[in-house]
Amino acid sequence: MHTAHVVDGLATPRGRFPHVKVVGDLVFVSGTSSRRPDNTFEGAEADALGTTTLDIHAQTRAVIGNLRAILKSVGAGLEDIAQITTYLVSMNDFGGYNEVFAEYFDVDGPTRTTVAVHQLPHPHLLIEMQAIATLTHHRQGH
Ligand SMILES: O=C(O)C/C=C/C(=O)C(=O)O
Repeated sequence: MHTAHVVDGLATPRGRFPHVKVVGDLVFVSGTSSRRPDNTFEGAEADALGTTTLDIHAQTRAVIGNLRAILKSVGAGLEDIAQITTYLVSMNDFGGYNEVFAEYFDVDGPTRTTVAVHQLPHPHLLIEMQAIATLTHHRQGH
């Protein structure tokens, strides 16, 4: 099976690519942020003068929630993720990100790589994650 789609009800990708692509039993999830369908961000507030308050805990939780929604659209869940790559803008956020990550995943969960990058596609973003999951268990009826 080979399918790719944009998931209804989630923030629309800002380019010509899908949220998710299924290739055989593998599920590839595009880089995902805390962006809401109205293009505001969970864990990011700016006042009238432009002072921003960015919250790594809220952003990480929202990213994982968006990953969960994307995986659900292909009949998978967070438990099906085999590999996660995380992009942080600053390693100062590693601790907060790691705390929230541990609420969802454990040492028998996905492999993980975390790197810091110069920028993400919006100045309010602290984190973006991409994931590869498998449908094997669902297809085998486990
Ligand atoms: O869609 C977002 O808010 C963040 C992710 C964007 C990308 O990784 C991309 O546009 O390629």
